[in-house]
Amino acid sequence: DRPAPATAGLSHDKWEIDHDDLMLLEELGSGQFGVVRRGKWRGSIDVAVKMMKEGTMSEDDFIEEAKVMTKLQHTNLVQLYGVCSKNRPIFIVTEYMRYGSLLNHLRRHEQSLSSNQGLLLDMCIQVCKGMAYLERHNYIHRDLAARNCLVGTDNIVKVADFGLARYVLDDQYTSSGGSKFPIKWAPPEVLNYTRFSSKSDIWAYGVLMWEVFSCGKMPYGRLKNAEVVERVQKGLILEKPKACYKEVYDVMRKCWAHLPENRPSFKVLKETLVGISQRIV
Ligand SMILES: CCC(=O)Nc1cccc(Nc2nc(Nc3ccc(OCCOC)cc3)ncc2F)c1
Repeated sequence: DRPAPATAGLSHDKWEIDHDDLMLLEELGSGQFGVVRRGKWRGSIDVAVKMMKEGTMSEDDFIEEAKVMTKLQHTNLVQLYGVCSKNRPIFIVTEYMRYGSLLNHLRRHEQSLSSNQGLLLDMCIQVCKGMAYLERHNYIHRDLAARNCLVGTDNIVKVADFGLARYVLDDQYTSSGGSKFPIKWAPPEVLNYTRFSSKSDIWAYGVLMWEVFSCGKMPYGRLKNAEVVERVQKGLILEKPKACYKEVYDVMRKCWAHLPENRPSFKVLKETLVGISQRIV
C-alpha cells in the first residue's frame, strides 16, 4: 500500500495537517502535556496524535520549529508528520509505534530480556544510530531517556520528542532546580549551568544504556534529586547492572566523563557498540 507520508503531503504548508484528514481512536496515554491518542491519517496511515493542553507549550515557537523537525528523517527517529495548528489545542501528529515506550517495554519483558544481552545491546545501538543522525544535524535532544523512546514491530526502537523540551512552559520541567527536571539524566554542566549540547545527550544516553541493561529500573533507586546532584558533582556514577557485560559498562562510563569534551561522540559510540555486538552475539 501507499508509503507513510514523510510529512503531511501536499496540503498548503506541508507541515500543516488538515483536521479533516484525521480520525481519532483510543487514548494511548496522558500527562502534563495533555493526551495522546492513536489515529488514522487519510483513513489508512496509523498515527499518534498528541493534543497539547493549553498553556503547557509555547505553541507559536513550536509550530515554527516543526518545519525543521519534519525534515529530520531517520529509521530510528519517530517521524514528525506535521501539526494541526489552525485550532486549539494544537495537535502534534507523529508516526505510531505499536508497543509504546521503551521503558514500559523493558519493565514488561524483564524476564525474557534480562537473559538476552544481544537484544538489549541491539536496542541501545538503534537509539545510538538515531542520536548519531541528530548529532550530524547539530540537533540536541535535551530529554533523552528510555521513557522518550518507543518500540515498534520487530524490536524496532526509535527516539521520540527530540528538541521538544525547549517549548515546555512549566519551569518545574525546564529549570534544573525544578521538581520535574530530569536530574538523573543530566551531566554536571547541565546541573550547574543548564548548558545543553550533544555531549549532554551523550551523558543521558549512558543513563539510557543503564536503564536498558537494568530492564527499566529507576537510576539511583529512590535517591532524592538533591542526593543525586551531590553524587554526580562528586564524580560518583551508576553501578554496573547485574546482567551487563563489563565492556558494555565501560562504554557507559565513557558517557559519564565529568567534562563534556572527554565524552565520545554518538558517531564513535555507534562504531564501538557495533564492534562489541559482533564479538559477543
Ligand atoms: C511525555 C510523555 C508522553 O509523550 N507520553 C506518551 C504517552 C502515550 C503515547 C505517546 N506517544 C506515542 N505513542 C505511540 N504508541 C503507543 C502505543 C501503545 C501504548 O500503550 C499504552 C498502554 O500501554 C499498556 C503507548 C504508546 N506511538 C507514537 C507516539 F508518539 C507518548
